[in-house]
Amino acid sequence: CSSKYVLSQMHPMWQGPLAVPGGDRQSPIDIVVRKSVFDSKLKPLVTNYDPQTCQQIWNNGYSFLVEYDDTTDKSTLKGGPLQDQFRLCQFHFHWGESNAWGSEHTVDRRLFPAELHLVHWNSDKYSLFEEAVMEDNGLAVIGIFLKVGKRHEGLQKLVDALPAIRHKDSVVEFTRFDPACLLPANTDDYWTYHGSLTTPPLTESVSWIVMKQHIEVSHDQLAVFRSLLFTSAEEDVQKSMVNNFRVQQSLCGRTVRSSFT
Ligand SMILES: NS(=O)(=O)c1nc2c(F)c(F)c(F)c(F)c2s1
Ligand SMILES: [Zn+2]
Repeated sequence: CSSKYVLSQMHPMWQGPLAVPGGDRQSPIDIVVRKSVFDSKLKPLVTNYDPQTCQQIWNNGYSFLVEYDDTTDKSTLKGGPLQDQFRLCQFHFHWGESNAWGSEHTVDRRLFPAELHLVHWNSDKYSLFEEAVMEDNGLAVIGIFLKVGKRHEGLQKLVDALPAIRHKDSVVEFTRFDPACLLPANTDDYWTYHGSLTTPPLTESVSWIVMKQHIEVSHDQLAVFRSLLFTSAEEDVQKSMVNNFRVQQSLCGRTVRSSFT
């Protein structure tokens, strides 16, 4: 997807506006399990990712993004709560300076050390990510919690590429990475709600799909995430890229639906 989507230069903790003025469907949120509503009409997710569409990995000063060629319908998401077909454009993570916190969403206030976001846009209705990002049914983001445990073999190729993009705006070629290897074994159980991007421009265009089952990565793999920097090579004060999550937002009466009882 186009990486020219320029983000406003906000503090990495984007402590900026707690919510977009008039924003009543902001993300992230705490998922209160006993208040979520089972919806039997929610289908299993259908992902079809082609590793050949993987293009590059870069540090955008907020996270690191693995970007996919989204000029054709080669890597897609459909099913779940979605009516249309969505194209994968990138995935990225949010994490803490310690394993005690780092995720954006929480489940009954439970924090995870990190959270993976797979970002897709509605290619049935729009022709570019930049268009879809402004529309209320434009994006679908799969959120997957990370826990510290055994080493994630599939993640290691990505971890090994991170030292090459330590600084903001650094980019390296990154090919043949299959994001399906980052999905948990069970993708049928998820929560879903209408929300927003969690980084500027915070647009309220996201159908969030948060997986119930987490994936495991090793302590050492997560430590390499923390070796990244928010700052570019030119800046004289280097800041570790940690705690790149947004503060939680109010539900404003929204319902979180679950695909499982
Ligand atoms: N954390 S997030 O909500 O998944 C998320 N934020 C952003 C964002 F701010 C962007 F500018 C952008 F181009 C994205 F593709 C995403 S995707
Ligand atoms: Zn994100």
